Formats: sequence, C-alpha cells, structure tokens
Amino acid sequence: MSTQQEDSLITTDVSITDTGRTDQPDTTVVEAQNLDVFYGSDQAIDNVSMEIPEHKVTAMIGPSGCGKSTFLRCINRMNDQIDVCRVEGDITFHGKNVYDNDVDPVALRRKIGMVFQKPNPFPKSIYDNVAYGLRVQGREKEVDLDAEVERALRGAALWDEVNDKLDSSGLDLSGGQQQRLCIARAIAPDPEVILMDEPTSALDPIAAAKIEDLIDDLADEYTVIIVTHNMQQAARISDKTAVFLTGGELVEFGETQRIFEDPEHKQVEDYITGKFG
Ligand SMILES: Nc1ncnc2c1ncn2[C@@H]1O[C@H](COP(=O)(O)OP(=O)(O)OP(=O)(O)O)[C@@H](O)[C@H]1O
Repeated sequence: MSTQQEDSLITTDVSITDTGRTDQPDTTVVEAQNLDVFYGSDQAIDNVSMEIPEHKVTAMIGPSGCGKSTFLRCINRMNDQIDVCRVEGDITFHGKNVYDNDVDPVALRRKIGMVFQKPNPFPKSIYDNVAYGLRVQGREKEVDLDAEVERALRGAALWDEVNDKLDSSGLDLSGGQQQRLCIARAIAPDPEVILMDEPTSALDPIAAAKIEDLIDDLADEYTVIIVTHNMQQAARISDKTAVFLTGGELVEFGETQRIFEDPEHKQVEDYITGKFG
C-alpha cells in the first residue's frame, strides 16, 4: 500500500469490507450516458455517465442536494411523477433507453423496484403487502401465491419473525421489520434491480445492521443501487461507489476500495475525510 493510501485510510476512519464480489467481471445492467436532469430551469444532474454492474452493490454518496436521489429516480422513471422534472441524455436498462416512447413505466418498475428512506408498508396485512405486486400484475392465479409470499419474506430475512402472523397489519411491525417488509414487497414481483434511497437512515443501528446484511445477500440475486449519506455504510456494503458533488456532477466512480483508499480527485478525498459535506 502506498503512503498516500495509508494516509487516506488513517484520516477517513472508514473500514472497507471486501464483499467478495469485486473480482467477478462486470456486466452492465443500467447505464447513464450524458444524463442531465432539470427541475424547471435548475439543473440537478449534470452530464453524468456511468455503467452500473449486474449483481453488485453500487453506492451513491455525496453531500445533501447533489442529485443522488434524482439520479436514482431516473433509473425507474419515478421522476415522471414530478411535473417540472425534465430528463435529457440516455439511461438504459439492458441497452434499452428507459425514456423511449414504447417503454411502459409500470412494467419498468416491475423490473426495477424501489425501497424508500422511511418504511412505507401499506395499511394491509403482512401477507397482502407482499402479495400486492403479484396481484397488481394479475399473476395471482398463475403463481402459487402462498409460496411466493414465503419466498419474498425469506428473501427479506423476515419470514422467521412473521410466519405465524401473516394476517397482522404490516404497520404493527417494528421500524426495521417494516423496512424488511418493504424489501419483501419489492422483491416479490421478481425484479432485476432494487433501488434503495437511504433505506437505513430512519432505523436504529441494530435494525440498520440487519438491512446491511440483507443487502449483501440480495446482491447474489439482484443488482442493488443504494443512496446513502453514511460513508461507513457505503464502504461496508458496496462494490462500486459513485461520488456526486454539488451541482449534480459525478466526480468519481469506481471500485469502492479504490475510491476510499486512493481517490483520484482532491474534492473526493476532502469529502470522504469529512472536510466538507
Ligand atoms: N421535486 C423537486 N422539485 C424541485 N427541485 C427538486 C425536487 N427534488 C429535488 N430537487 C432539487 O434537486 C437537487 C438535487 O436534489 P436530490 O434530492 O436529488 O439530492 P440528494 O443528493 O439526494 O439530496 P439529499 O442527500 O439531501 O437527499 C436539489 O437542489 C433539490 O432541491
């Protein structure tokens, strides 16, 4: 390790976990090319290009307001719901521009699910929360719904805690359980990509740690793209890290270990060593 790397490690006080996935070759699943996003006349994303690898965890970090959530919402067109939002450039999923006229945003969101900062289960039973997506898709009759609900709850590491109370309201669960229920709801329709917007920031450290472990497991089957304010979390769980800085520019993108140990840009080093942001 170079002296510079040692210095960075000492000053960041961040321990980087080898996820064991970094040696696997990358296959791009989502790609941004010269992406610009505006809210009215204000630009939130500035000429961002990035290739996001399949079956890995990619973290988006950067100071508040730098466009992380905006970028995430472009991937499954959640920004469509914001009238003043305008997207230019390309964002592709398996090579297909998600903003093409023939793309159905609802079908896209089945492939690219989302989990939000605040757990938001529906005011329905645990079972109905998880079954929701399959029912909306009209697949209730074609699949074994009980088996699919169990599969999703197991996938979200919640089955053992709720299998005897599937008819109870999802709102009666703890915050951490509610977030895992939301993850179960997101994975039940069998998406390929899961977008997570600060999924642990509303949780206590123990519940957050469970979600982090879960994200590691999810990456075996899904591509996970996570926005986090927590640099330690990005260093612990992600394979790739994208650093956005004010103005919606992507300043650096690469292997998480390299970004944290040996960033190319002084601004990134300053950000991850806590000098600003
Ligand atoms: N619905 C909206 N309407 C208008 N402007 C918006 C909207 N959402 C976000 N913005 C603006 O776009 C910029 C980027 O916001 P965004 O939420 O994407 O940043 P962020 O990096 O995720 O921030 P944070 O870390 O605080 O969540 C900010 O200037 C924000 O004020």
